[in-house]
Amino acid sequence: MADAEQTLTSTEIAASLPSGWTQSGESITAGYDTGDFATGLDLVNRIGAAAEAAAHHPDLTLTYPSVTVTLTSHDVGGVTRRDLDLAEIVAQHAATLGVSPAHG
Ligand SMILES: C[C@H](O)[C@H](O)[C@H]1CNC2=NC(N)=NC(=O)C2=N1
Repeated sequence: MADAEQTLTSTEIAASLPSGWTQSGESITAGYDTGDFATGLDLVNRIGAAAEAAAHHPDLTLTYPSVTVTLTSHDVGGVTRRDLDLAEIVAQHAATLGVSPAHG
């Protein structure tokens, strides 16, 4: 099975989760304190572009004043390297915008 289709164990996931991300069953999630709506929308747009480039798509909740990102690989029903790779890109965009994870 290709790496991208391999579901990962909780131990493997924990070893690769960016700061502020947690595993919840078959998904990983993080909340980002954006502080205002416009910054959250900027983060959502950056995540959207990264998702299209990766052909892998998160669930996103944009509120005033936070963005919640949840990732799972629907095709295999679990967390794969695709989710961890996109989580890392999300964390980098948040850092670029000066946005911190809500926890951790
Ligand atoms: C063909 C295309 O790669 C698939 O439909 C992709 C699109 N984006 C996806 N995103 C996520 N999160 N899980 C998937 O299984 C998935 N499948």
